[in-house]
Amino acid sequence: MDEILKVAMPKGRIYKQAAKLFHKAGLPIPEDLEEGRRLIIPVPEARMEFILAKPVDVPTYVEYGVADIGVVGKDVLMEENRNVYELLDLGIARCRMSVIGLPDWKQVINPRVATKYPNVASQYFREQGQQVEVIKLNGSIELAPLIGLADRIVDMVETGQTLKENGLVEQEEIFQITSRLIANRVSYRMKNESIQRLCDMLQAVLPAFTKV
Ligand SMILES: Nc1ncnc2c1ncn2[C@@H]1O[C@H](COP(=O)(O)OP(=O)(O)OP(=O)(O)O)[C@@H](O)[C@H]1O
Ligand SMILES: O=P(O)(O)OC[C@H]1O[C@H](OP(=O)(O)OP(=O)(O)O)[C@H](O)[C@@H]1O
Repeated sequence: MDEILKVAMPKGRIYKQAAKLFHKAGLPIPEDLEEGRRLIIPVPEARMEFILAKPVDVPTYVEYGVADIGVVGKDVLMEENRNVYELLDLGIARCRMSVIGLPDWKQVINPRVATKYPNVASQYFREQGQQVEVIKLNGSIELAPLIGLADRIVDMVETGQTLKENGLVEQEEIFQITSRLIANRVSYRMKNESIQRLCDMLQAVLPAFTKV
């Protein structure tokens, strides 16, 4: 089997954890890869080519088939709703999606909710039967309730440090987040043997890996 698997890897905080996991599974991907500026990294000894992408773009590369597989947070998968297969829970970059506000927050009519995840937030409040105005931001979401842009926010919580330092509280958990291995639907059929082998290699080290 000499086909090359193209793997979309997120730059940023998932990369190092994902690289460590791939390493443990016996796939020699450099752990400091993203410190340089190269965006396409061939690893011929593993019959793989790594594409370094912005996390939110990983499902797009995979859906369009320019990457056969990818590593991406469940938060991005829920928000982007791309037509891809979710193959494996890698158990890394663990955090949760939550509704957050000031401790003295009071329900108002049609509250404003700021978030990087407008689809996730809209769906959540719709399911709760609450009408809200969603405001899309691209980062530092915790600022919004502090400066009066929004009544509440929907954002990720890991250690709770950001909330604590900004006097905010977690009010409702929406879902747990970990990174997932995803695959293009056609690649999954055409390169099934290689993809299955990769899944088996990752799965063999997953329980030990995620306990750490
Ligand atoms: N505090 C956190 N703890 C653990 N995992 C997180 C945390 N924040 C984000 N993640 C996970 O890591 C993924 C990437 O987050 P990161 O902050 O690197 O990306 P980003 O801010 O979207 O990217 P960029 O900085 O390029 O805009 C998220 O989609 C989520 O799955
Ligand atoms: O509970 P904690 O451990 O404090 O982590 C949560 C923070 O991490 C993420 O922010 P990120 O660092 O990606 O910055 P950004 O919001 O500007 O994207 C998230 O949006 C929270 O702000």
